[in-house]
Amino acid sequence: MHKHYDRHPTGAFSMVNDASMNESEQLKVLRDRIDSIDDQIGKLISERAQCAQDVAEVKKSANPEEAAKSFYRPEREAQVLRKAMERNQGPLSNEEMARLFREIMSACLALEQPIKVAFLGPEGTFTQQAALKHFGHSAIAMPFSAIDEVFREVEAGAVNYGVVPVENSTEGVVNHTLDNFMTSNLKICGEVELRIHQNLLISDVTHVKNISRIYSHSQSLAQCRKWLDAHYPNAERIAVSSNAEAAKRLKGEWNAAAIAGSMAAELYGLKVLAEKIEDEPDNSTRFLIIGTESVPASGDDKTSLVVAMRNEPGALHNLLEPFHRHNIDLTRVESRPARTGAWTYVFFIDFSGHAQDAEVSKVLNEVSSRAADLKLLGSYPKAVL
Ligand SMILES: C=C(O[C@@H]1C=C(C(=O)O)C=C[C@H]1O)C(=O)O
Repeated sequence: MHKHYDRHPTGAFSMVNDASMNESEQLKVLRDRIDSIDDQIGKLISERAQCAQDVAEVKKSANPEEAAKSFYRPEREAQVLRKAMERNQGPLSNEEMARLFREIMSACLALEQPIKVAFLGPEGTFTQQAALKHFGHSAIAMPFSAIDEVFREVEAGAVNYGVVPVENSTEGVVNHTLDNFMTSNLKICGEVELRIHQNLLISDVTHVKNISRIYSHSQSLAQCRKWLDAHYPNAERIAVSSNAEAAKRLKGEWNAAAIAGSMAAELYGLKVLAEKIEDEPDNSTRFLIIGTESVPASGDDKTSLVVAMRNEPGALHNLLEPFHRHNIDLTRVESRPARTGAWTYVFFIDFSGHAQDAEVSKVLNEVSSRAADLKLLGSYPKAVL
């Protein structure tokens, strides 16, 4: 402990590590020091916010049309967060440090114009949590009840971005999201990863000993299947449209419980009867940010494609071979049934790199010449947080 404080740049502990001072004197010295640091942090944050406002002015005069849509720059934000992590010397973890910077940027951006984000609702879903993790709490996050609606709101320009789930580590892909990409012209502008912790929630009228119905989204019920088998083998499992909806339903039901995240518990005033009940300890979900514009390279990016191959021998090999030859790291290959006769196989492919990188652009040309159809869904910064 002593050593740890000694290394700290403020040297605050060594300042008070003096036998002549009693506890309250030591605390006074440390708290005065904290007050003076806070004073400096406050001034620096204001100065930073002023700079961000000046950036907005520059953007407005250079390109008023673009600026009217949004000042938000996903690639720049990813770089700021990565720098915050690289600079970090502790004692805070890199993630904590980046989270603080995430909120500072969110507030700076909102000074000009809060960003509007549609998410798969209702309030209290994991998708809302993902939206806030990605854009910070100064964004205006608006719930929509279906993935298609989130796509439509972004297409219509009613919001700047949308957030939809795309895959879960336990339960696999969210087909509905992939299907929307086949027909939409929206671009993927970012990704968010969220550790998913499930809780068994009850209301204030629940008889804990008489729980005979458990509500949740089918994905969450599946993520907690073994736990439910062990603890509530006889309770009926009822799939509803979202975890937040499950939490909402508990009101007034004395024999029911819900499985949902802690955000839903807080929002609907529910009690956590058991926490972290997911079967896989690293249960996590990946979400995509969808928008109308392509994102320039951030220096550490991912690209997503949807490719249709002709129904012929070796089709999958022909599709993947150029990636291997150009040494490009595939992070996901997913196949989906085609919707039209011409699209016999449809593959969703994610790989490391940006469409504008020289090697990636060579691969895209080669794959495109072999494929019946190829659609670039977007290049975007890899999840930082
Ligand atoms: C200040 C800028 O605009 C926005 C605010 C940012 C910030 O606060 O650091 C970063 C990127 C943009 O979303 C910028 O483009 O640099």
